[in-house]
Amino acid sequence: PTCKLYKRPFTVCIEGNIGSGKTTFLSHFKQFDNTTVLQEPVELWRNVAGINLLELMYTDPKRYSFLFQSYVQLTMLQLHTYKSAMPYKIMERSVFSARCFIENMKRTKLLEDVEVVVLEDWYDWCIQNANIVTDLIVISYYIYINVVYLRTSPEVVYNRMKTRARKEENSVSLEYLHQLHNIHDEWLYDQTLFNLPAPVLVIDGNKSLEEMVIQFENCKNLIFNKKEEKN
Ligand SMILES: Cc1cc2cn([C@H]3C[C@H](O)[C@@H](CO)O3)c(=O)nc2[nH]1
Repeated sequence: PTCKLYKRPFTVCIEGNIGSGKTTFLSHFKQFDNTTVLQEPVELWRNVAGINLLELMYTDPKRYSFLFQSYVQLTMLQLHTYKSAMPYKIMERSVFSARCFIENMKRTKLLEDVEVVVLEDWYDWCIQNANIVTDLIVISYYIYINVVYLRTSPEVVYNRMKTRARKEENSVSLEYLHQLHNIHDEWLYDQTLFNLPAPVLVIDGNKSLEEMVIQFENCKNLIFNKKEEKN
C-alpha cells in the first residue's frame, strides 16, 4: 500500500479577545481552497453529554472554571492534531491562548493554585508529546514588520459582545474583557508573558469591517508568501 505522506500544514492561530473579530477573519479565509478553517468548538462546550459547560462556567466560575478549561484543552488539542491534506490550517484560538484564560482565572482566584498546576501539567505534557507546531500566530494590530495581533479595545469588544448577545455571555463585564485584553497584550504585544511559539502578526480590530478586510488581505498575502519562504 502506498503510505500517504502527511505533510504538516502551515498552521495559523487567530487570537484575540471575545468579540475582537476572529470569526470575521476566519470567514475571510474560507474562500481559499488551500486552507482548512477550524473554528472554536463552542458548540462542544455547550453540550457535554447534554450539559452546557460554557453556561456553567459563567454562572458559577469558582466551581466550573477548572472543569471548563480542562475540556477546552482537550477540544483544542483535537483541533491542533486534526489531519488535513490542505497546506494551510487556520485555527480559532489555541492551547496557547488557553493559558491566557487560565492565567486570568488564576489572578482573579477563580482557579485554586492546585487546579492551575494540573492544567499546566496537562499543557506541558501535550506540548512535548502532541504534534503541535504553529508556524505563525495571527493576532491583531497590523504593523508591517510581520509581528501582528487581533488587538481590539475592551470597549469595542464589549459593545460587539452585547450586540451578538450570546446568552452565556450576558453576565460578562467590561472589567473581565479588560482583564483578558491585558493578558493578551502581555502575551502577544508586550511579549512579557509565556513564551511565544511563533512569530506574531497584529491587526487593528477597532477598524470598520471594510478596513479590516483590507488588513485580512494583507495578512493572507503575508501568510501565503511566508510559506513560500519556508520551503
Ligand atoms: C482556548 C480557550 C478558548 C476559550 C473561550 N472561552 C470563552 C470566551 C467566550 O465567552 C466563549 C467563546 O470563545 O468561550 C473561555 O472562557 N476560555 C477559553 N479558552
